[in-house]
Amino acid sequence: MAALYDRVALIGLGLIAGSMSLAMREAGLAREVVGYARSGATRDTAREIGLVDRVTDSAADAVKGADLVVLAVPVGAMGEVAAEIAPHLAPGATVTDVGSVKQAVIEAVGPHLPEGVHFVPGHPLAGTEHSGPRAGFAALFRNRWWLLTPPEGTDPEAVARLAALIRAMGANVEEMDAPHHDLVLAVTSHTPHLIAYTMVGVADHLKRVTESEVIKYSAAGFRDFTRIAASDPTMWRDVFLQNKEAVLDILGRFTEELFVLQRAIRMGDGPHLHDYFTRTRAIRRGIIEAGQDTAAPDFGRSLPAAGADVAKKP
Ligand SMILES: NC(=O)C1=CN([C@@H]2O[C@H](COP(=O)(O)OP(=O)(O)OC[C@H]3O[C@@H](n4cnc5c(N)ncnc54)[C@H](O)[C@@H]3O)[C@@H](O)[C@H]2O)C=CC1
Ligand SMILES: O=C(O)C(=O)Cc1ccc(O)cc1
Repeated sequence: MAALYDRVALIGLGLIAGSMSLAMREAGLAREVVGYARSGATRDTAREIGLVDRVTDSAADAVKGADLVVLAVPVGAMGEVAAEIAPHLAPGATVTDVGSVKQAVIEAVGPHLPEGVHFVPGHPLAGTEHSGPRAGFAALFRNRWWLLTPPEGTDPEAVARLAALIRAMGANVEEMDAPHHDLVLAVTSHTPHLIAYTMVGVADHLKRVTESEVIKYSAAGFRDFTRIAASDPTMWRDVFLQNKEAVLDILGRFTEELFVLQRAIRMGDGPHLHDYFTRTRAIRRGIIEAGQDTAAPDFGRSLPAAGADVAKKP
């Protein structure tokens, strides 16, 4: 495919930026992919494994002459990165981000960007519990959603060109407004992660009592929780702090329902439990019939790269 951008600059060289670089280079979507990460160790690894065409030693150097800049750092770091690169952006360039939260990122990044630079916030609904420069793989975005949340008045041509790049990496693009995105993701991703973190924490406390039986005999459900709870601590700390209102709203509803189920168990109310589980089963079946089961994605290979940097910050 003909290149859609001349030079793409990736700021942050972890799972998402690494996967984007591999996908773009595989399909020839950019003439050059340049990358920068704050940590020297990450930059060294990126150079060693040839993750991008060129690694720079400053964010300013990375964005010079780039027609697309991708902010792929934890959501709490987006504002400071935007401030750092702003004076060096080329006129007419597009800046996008891949953060899991949108409204807070728009508020943190938008004010730093100069006139004539297009900001198109985005979020790939694709990832794993692995992080760091070795974690990426080209097929990560295939058949996944990638949501764009351009504020009103964003140049439609800049949005269309970015959407074309995303589609060429294999993802499906949809637009929505940022507050709606944050509420939807609080339900489908952020609160479930918090529940997984909590459940693994509860089991860890129990482990001291049962001397590791919890882990030894853990069934599939709990194993899935431990996978999710192995996700990057910095990334997820930032997600909860930056999507505070929506997560607290959903968590409130969650605890209310949990108390109702707790009471049904205490009262021996079998019909209530049976009705509830019948409804939730129908939801799962509906998702599968709609062909939207993304719980067991086909990544095009069985496992993330050997030695992938699990839940470790440089
Ligand atoms: N991990 C996942 O499953 C998904 C993550 N996201 C979002 O993508 C973004 C990146 O996440 P990952 O690639 O998973 O993270 P990662 O932890 O694999 O990589 C983050 C990179 O950012 C660099 N970094 C951190 N602070 C920086 C700063 N101030 N300046 C320059 N570089 C800095 C780190 O050195 C690292 O190279 C996050 O905002 C996250 O919310 C979106 C979808 C899925
Ligand atoms: O690994 C998993 O199960 C995920 O849920 C990956 C993920 C994490 C964060 C996102 O914003 C999007 C996708």
